[in-house]
This record gives sequence, structure tokens and C-alpha cells, in this order.
Amino acid sequence: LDLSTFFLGRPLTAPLMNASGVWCNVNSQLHALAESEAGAMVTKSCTLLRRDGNPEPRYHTLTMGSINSMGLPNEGHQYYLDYAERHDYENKPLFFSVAGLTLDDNLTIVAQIQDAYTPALLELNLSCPNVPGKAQIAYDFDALDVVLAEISSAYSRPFGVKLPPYFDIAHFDEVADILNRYEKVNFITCINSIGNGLMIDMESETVLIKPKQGFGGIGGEYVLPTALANVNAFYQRCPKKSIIGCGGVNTGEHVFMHLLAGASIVQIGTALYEQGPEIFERLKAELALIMQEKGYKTIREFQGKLKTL
Ligand SMILES: CC(C)(C)CCc1c(C(=O)O)[nH]c(=O)[nH]c1=O
Repeated sequence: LDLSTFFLGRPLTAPLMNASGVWCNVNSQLHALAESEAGAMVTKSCTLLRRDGNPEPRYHTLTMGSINSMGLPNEGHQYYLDYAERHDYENKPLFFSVAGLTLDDNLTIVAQIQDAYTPALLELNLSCPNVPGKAQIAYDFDALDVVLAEISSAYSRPFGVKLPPYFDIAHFDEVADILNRYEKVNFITCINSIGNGLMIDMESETVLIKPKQGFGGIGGEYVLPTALANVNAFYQRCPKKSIIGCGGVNTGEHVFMHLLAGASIVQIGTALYEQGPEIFERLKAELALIMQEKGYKTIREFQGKLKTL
């Protein structure tokens, strides 16, 4: 049974990796991912300089997922460039997530990734903040176009984007049109957390996290239908790009659904946060069992082959 998958010409031992931000802030966590059954891994979205992030509590487990407003805590881009220099690329590919606070910061970081000649793959986090008071880059389509144009001309290699969820067919169409104008964008990761959810503690009648009056990104089982829709929407609209699925995965069935919807690799966020890197072994085994039951020997036989009625 072959669980390997091909991504941009690279064979991966499993179509599984962490979601940026989860178990990937510091070297000990990155080392644990490198040693895990994940087929690839990604660093925490970085900014130019180190950031403490928001005051705690800033992450809370929910019955069917999680809510977070971490505030981009990270060790600064140089720390992750140092890790990227030491990473064993024969073991598994490394993705390098960037969420600069300004376009200039993004360009500075990307230029340094370029100069480092690292084999790491750039995943540009487009939920990164824009001008205060305006929507995040990925929801400000003019800004999205500008950022992709600037990064494309500053970075000589193919790269990918991490997108928040969209909820309107017209938005799928518009964003896919923009992305398809950038052939250097050769993968799309859908989805980031569903922004600005709110959850309440009944006993104390209080919100669950301190930042942003309790508003935070929603992850976990709550987001699976939205994640699958975004994976399939961009899979259909961007035939020349690879899709990385992210959102709501906690079982082999969820992995199978993302692959069927068009994902080449599936990222694990909330469930990894809760269960740790051993989850990759379980998901691999569960996926293998499903493939066996269905008579599939390779992922290619069903990847992207979601049927409609
Ligand atoms: C939301 C931002 C802080 C602008 C980017 C970092 C980020 C965070 C975070 O660091 O709060 N949490 C998420 O669920 N997704 C993200 O992309």
C-alpha cells in the first residue's frame, strides 16, 4: 500500500504535515516534527523580528475544535532560516511560513530566504495584517494582487500561499482569477482558521481568550465542511497549481476527504495541538485501512476524484 504522494516532483512518505503555527515555533518542536511520521513540515509564520504575541489565555480547546488569537508569537525570521539551514531535506521537505507585518517586511524576509539558497518552500501567509482598519490581505483583493506581484518579482522560485476561508462563489472565482495570473504561485494552502469566532463560558459568563475581547480564529471539526469546500473550489479553478488541504482533520476519513476533494498534502492543526506528533502515525494507519477497504493501492487513484450527483 503506497501512502506516498508527489508534491512538486518530490516524493513524500505520507500526504501529511503540520499546519503552520502548530508544534513549530521552536527548535524542540521542529525536531519532533522532523522525527515524526509526517511527510513534510512547516515553520510557524514568522515576522522580521521576534514577537511575544498576545497576552494569555490566547488558545482554548472547544468541544469540536479550538479558538485562538496567538498574535503571531515567533522567534523572528532569522531563527527559522537557521533551522532551515540545519534541516535534513532528504528526510522530509520543509515549508517556510512568512507573515510579515508589512509588505516591506515580507520583501525583506523573502529576499533573505532567496539569498540563503535554502530548499525550503515558501508558504506566504495571506492572513497577515494589512493596514490597520482594513481587512486582511486575502480579503482585500486589490492588496492581494499587489502583494503577489511584489513577491513574484522579488522571489525567483515557485512559492505558495496560505488562504483564509472564503464563503461566496464569487470570491472563489475572483481570488482564483488573481492567483492564476501568478504562475510562480504553484501551491495554495486552504484553509487558515475561520476568523473572529467567539465562544462563551456559561459558568463565568465570560469569553475564553483574553485578546480581542475573546474573538479568535476557529479551528478543528467545526471547520471541516468549509475547508473541504475551499480545497475543492481552488482545485477546480487552479488546475496548474497544487492544493494543500488544512482544516478539521482528526481521522483517516478526514484525510481521505481532503485528498478526494483535491488536496495533495493534508495539514493538521488543532488535532496536532491537542494530541502531539504521534497523531501522524495514527492518521497514516487509518488512511491505509480506508484505502485497503476501498481497494486503492495509491493515492493517485482517488486524489481529486470527488464525484458529484
Ligand atoms: C492571524 C495573524 C496573527 C495575522 C497571523 C497568524 C495566525 C495566528 C496567530 O498567530 O494568531 N493564528 C491563526 O489561527 N492563524 C494565523 O495565520
